[in-house]
Amino acid sequence: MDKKIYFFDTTLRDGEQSPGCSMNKREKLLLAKQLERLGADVIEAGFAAASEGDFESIREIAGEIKNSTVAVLARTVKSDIDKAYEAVKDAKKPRIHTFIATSDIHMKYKLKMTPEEVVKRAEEMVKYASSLVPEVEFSAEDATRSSTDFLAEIFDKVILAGAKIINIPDTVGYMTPDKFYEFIMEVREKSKYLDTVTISVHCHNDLGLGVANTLAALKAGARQFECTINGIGERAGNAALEELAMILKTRKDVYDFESNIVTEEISKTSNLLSSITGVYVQPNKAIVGANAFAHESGIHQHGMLSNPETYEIMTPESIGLKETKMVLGKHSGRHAFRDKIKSLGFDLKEEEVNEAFEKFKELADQKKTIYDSDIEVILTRGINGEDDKYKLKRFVVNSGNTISTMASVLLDIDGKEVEGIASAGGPIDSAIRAIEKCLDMDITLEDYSLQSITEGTDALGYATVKLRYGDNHYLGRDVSVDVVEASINAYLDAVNKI
Ligand SMILES: CC(=O)SCCNC(=O)CCNC(=O)[C@H](O)C(C)(C)COP(=O)(O)OP(=O)(O)OC[C@H]1O[C@@H](n2cnc3c(N)ncnc32)[C@H](O)[C@@H]1OP(=O)(O)O
Ligand SMILES: CC(C)C(=O)C(=O)O
Repeated sequence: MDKKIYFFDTTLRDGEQSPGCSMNKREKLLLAKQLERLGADVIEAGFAAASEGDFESIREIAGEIKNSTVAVLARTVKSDIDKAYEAVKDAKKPRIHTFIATSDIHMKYKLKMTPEEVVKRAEEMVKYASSLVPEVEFSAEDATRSSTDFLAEIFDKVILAGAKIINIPDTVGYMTPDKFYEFIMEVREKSKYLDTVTISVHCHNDLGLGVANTLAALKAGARQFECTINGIGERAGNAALEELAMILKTRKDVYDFESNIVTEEISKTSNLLSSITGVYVQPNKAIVGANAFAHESGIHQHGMLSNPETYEIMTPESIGLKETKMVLGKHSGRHAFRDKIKSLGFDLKEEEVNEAFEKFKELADQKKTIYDSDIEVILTRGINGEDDKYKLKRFVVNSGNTISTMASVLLDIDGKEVEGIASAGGPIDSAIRAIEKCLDMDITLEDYSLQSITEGTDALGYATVKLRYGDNHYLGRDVSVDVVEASINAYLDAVNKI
C-alpha cells in the first residue's frame, strides 16, 4: 500500500468549533499561511454556509494558499455546496467536503430521514459537487456508530458518484484503537470500491483516544488523517496534528510512512494558534506543552547533561525549539546548577559552588520558579558574609492598617546579641530605626531603594542602601523574597563595609 500520509488540517473548521476559538478573517489567513509552511496537505478553511465572515475568510485563503489543497465543508444541501464552491473556486487545489450522518440515531432524530433518503441525498450531492470541483470528499458523520453494511452501501454509491476521498469520522470519540481497526477492515471488506479511493479518518478525543484511534486507522489502510493544531475542536477536541506528526517521525520503525509535515514548524504553529485564540495548551501537553522539553529533577538533568538521549526521545530542534529547558528548582542537583553557573559566565571554585548551591536550595524551597536573575543574585550577593561583624539574628515586624508599625531587630555584633525596637512609618522604616538603636554609630541614611528583580509575586526584592559615615559613603545591598529582610541586610552590608 501507498506509504504517503496526507495530513488534513481542520483547525480552521472543526478547531474553530471549540468554544472560545473563533477567529476573524485576518487571523484565519495568518494561520492558514503558517499551516501551509507546516506542510499540511489539506487545509479545511471553514464552513462557507455558516456565515458571511466564514465565507469571506475561505475565499481569501483559497486565493492565497498555493501548496496545500483548500477544502470547505458543506452539508449535503445544494445551497451549502453552491456557497462552498463560490468560496474555493479560485483555489489552486480546491476541495468540497460534504457530509451526512449515517447512524440510526442521527438519521432518525436529527435528520428525520430514512436510510434510503440519506443514501439518495448523499449520492446526488456528491455528484453535484463533483461537477463543480475535481476533488470531492464525502464524510459519513457518526460513522463509528453506524452499521458497516450501511456504510459500505453509501460509500460505494458516493464513490461511483465521484467522491475521491471517503472519510470515516469517529464523530463522538466512541472508538477504541482495536475496535476501530476491526471496524475499518470490516467496511473495507464489505465495500466494493472503497479501496479505489483514499480512506480518511477524523477522530475526536472524548475518551482521550483521538491520536491512538488515528494510528489504528493507519494500520487499517487509512491514508488521510484529519487533525488540528493543539488538538482543538468540538468538545474534547480532535486528534492533535503535532502528536501524529512526531509519532510518525519518532517511531518510523513502527509506522513506516512518508508525510510532508515540516516538523520544525510545529512549535511556531502551536504558539501562533494560542496567541490568536488566547487558548493556551496545558504545560504537560505532549510535544507543544511548556514542559514537553523541560527537565527539573537532578537525576534527569544529570542524565541530560551527559547525553540528551537519556531522557529525550525527540530533540527540541525537531519541533523548532532552540533548546531543551533545564528548569532549576528544588528537585535539581549540583550538575545542573554548576552548568547554569557556567552558562551565566561565573567561574567558581568547588566550595563556592557548594555554598551557592545550598543557598539556591533554600531559595527553591520558598519560590516556585527560579529564574536566571535569582541565580545571578545568589552568585553576586549570596556567597559571602560569614566574616561580617554585624549579622542579623532575628527580626519581627508588626504592621497593619489600624495599628502602628513596630519592629524588633536582634543583631549579632561580634558574637554579642544586641536588640533594638522602634516604631516608625512602615515596616522597613521601623526595622532600619531598630537597627540604628543597636548601633552606637553616627550614621546617616542617604539613600534607599527597593526593586523587584525577578518575576512573579514571589519575586526577589533587591534592596540598596547608601550610608554616610564621617566623610565617606558606603553602599550596601541584599536580596530576599522578604523585602524587610533584604532591607535590613542591605543596611548591615553597608555597616560592615564601614
Ligand atoms: C460533526 C460536525 O462537526 S458537523 C459540522 C458542524 N458545524 C457547524 O454546524 C457549524 C456551522 N453551522 C451553522 O452555521 C448552521 O448550523 C447552519 C448555517 C449550517 C445551518 O443553520 P440552520 O439552518 O439555522 O439549521 P440548524 O443548525 O439549526 O439545524 C441544522 C439543520 O441542518 C440539517 N442537517 C444537519 N446536517 C446535515 C447534513 N449533513 N446534510 C443535510 N442536512 C443536514 C438538520 O437536519 C437541520 O435541518 P432542519 O433545519 O430542516 O431541521
Ligand atoms: C464533518 C465531519 C467530518 C466531522 O466533523 C465529524 O464527524 O466530527
